[in-house]
Amino acid sequence: MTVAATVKRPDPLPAGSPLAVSVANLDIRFGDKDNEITALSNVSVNIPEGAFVTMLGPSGCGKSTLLRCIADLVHINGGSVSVLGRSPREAREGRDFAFVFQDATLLPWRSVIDNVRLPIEVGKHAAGSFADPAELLAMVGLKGRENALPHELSGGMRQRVAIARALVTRPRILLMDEPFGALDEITRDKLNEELLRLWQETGTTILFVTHSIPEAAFLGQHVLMLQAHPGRVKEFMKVDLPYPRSLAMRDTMEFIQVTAHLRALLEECL
Ligand SMILES: Nc1ncnc2c1ncn2[C@@H]1O[C@H](COP(=O)(O)OP(=O)(O)OP(=O)(O)O)[C@@H](O)[C@H]1O
Repeated sequence: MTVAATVKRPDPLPAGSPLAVSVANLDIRFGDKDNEITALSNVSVNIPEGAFVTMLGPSGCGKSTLLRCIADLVHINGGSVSVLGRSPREAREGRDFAFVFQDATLLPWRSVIDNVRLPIEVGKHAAGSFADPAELLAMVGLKGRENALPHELSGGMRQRVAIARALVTRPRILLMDEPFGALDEITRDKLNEELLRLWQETGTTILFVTHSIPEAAFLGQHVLMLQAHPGRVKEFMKVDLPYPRSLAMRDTMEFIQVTAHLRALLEECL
């Protein structure tokens, strides 16, 4: 993934930045009265526009549920979620966000470029979209593979296509649910570095769910740590490491200290 120029962003984001996402006292329950699961209880968090926030927590603590609430995919039982000052539904209709899942879910009969073009074809908001999806494919390192079919690509390449497809309508927020969880470690590392470059290039707000402590620390300006039963906020921790970040940074004492702190927090959540 090569990006021509990087936008210098303030680090950390100044207090009082406009909010991309504001969650207040959020309660989410699943099931019926006799068999009810409280997935999230009294969750509050503010995510400034342009931020990169990673989410960590034990299995079942509600990370995906929180992303899905923001994406208007889950009914809210209590509290509120605001996305760029609007309801999740309005934000979805306005294509303010895009979702990237662990599985790239590409249409197997469409070429790479036609998969990337899909949101423009089905949406009503083509005006702000990338005029040339090939430009986006070049940004994610897939120049020359425009006409390939998904089955001709590796898992990492398919995930790059999914990221390009998510970005083609220039959403202001990217919601990513373990997007690299199924990839080998080397590919994952490379995509981590490339995602950071893409973030700096586009200024998109990113919320990124992961099970990997190093991934959460490497990517995020903040880590939102959730604990389970019921799902609630353990800590919204600022990651005190400068950008741009390179993979070599993970060998520094500062990085090791951050991951050790996150590991201790995670152990408290279990
Ligand atoms: N559609 C649903 N119906 C019923 N229960 C659900 C539903 N979605 C999530 N849950 C429950 O809500 C809780 C939180 O699930 P969620 O998938 O958000 O956790 P998670 O932190 O993303 O888990 P993991 O790390 O394992 O992916 C779990 O107990 C789960 O079983």
